[in-house]
Amino acid sequence: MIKAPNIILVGPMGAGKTTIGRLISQSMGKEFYDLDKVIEDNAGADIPWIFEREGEEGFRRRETQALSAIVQSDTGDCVFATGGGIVMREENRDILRDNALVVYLYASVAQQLYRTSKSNHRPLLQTGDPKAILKKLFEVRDPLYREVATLIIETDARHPRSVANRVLDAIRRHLKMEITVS
Ligand SMILES: Nc1ncnc2c1ncn2[C@@H]1O[C@H](COP(=O)(O)OP(=O)(O)OP(=O)(O)O)[C@@H](O)[C@H]1O
Ligand SMILES: O=C(O)C1=C[C@@H](O)[C@@H](O)[C@H](O)C1
Ligand SMILES: [Mg+2]
Repeated sequence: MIKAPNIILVGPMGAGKTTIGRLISQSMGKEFYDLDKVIEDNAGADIPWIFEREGEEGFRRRETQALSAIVQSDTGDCVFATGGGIVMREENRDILRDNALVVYLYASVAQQLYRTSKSNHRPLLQTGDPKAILKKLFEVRDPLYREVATLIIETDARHPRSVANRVLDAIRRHLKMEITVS
């Protein structure tokens, strides 16, 4: 029997990874985990606290640990949302490419800015002009998201439910194709 892969959503802050991940997991009847939340639960502290005490490097170490643990677990067949910076480490990119069906949720910088403006729990956006920070991060990270992605889904000007439906369609098409050719 073919084991269903973990589905892992990547993309910038505000792309909708948490929102869409939850919606597609419900539609597929799979468990949903948010890696940011897993990191917080493991640390017994929230992300701003981790950044303050351990710096971004400490957070990245925890992120790699959490990602390694989920792909090593036997459970499989779950949906995961990741944090926007998951692709920064080469080690993480290798893990993603080799162990999951990776969906890149694309959002323009304007949409990222709009969607992240509603909350202030993202430490990287607290250090300067959010628009300039998001633009700089996007320039570095967009090619890295593309490098690991199995599927790329555009999210601008689409309601979350419509984005989720597109993700579900693309996943079904991809899995069907894989089964047909193997
Ligand atoms: N397609 C969409 N259209 C409009 N608003 C959206 C869409 N997707 C998500 N949002 C809203 O944008 C905000 C950020 O979404 P969400 O937290 O899911 O992003 P994220 O990719 O998980 O970000 P982070 O990397 O910071 O965890 C939320 O308020 C959510 O309701
Ligand atoms: O883009 C990033 O580097 C981050 C995004 C968030 O999801 C969190 O993982 C954290 O705030 C870092
Ligand atoms: Mg999120």
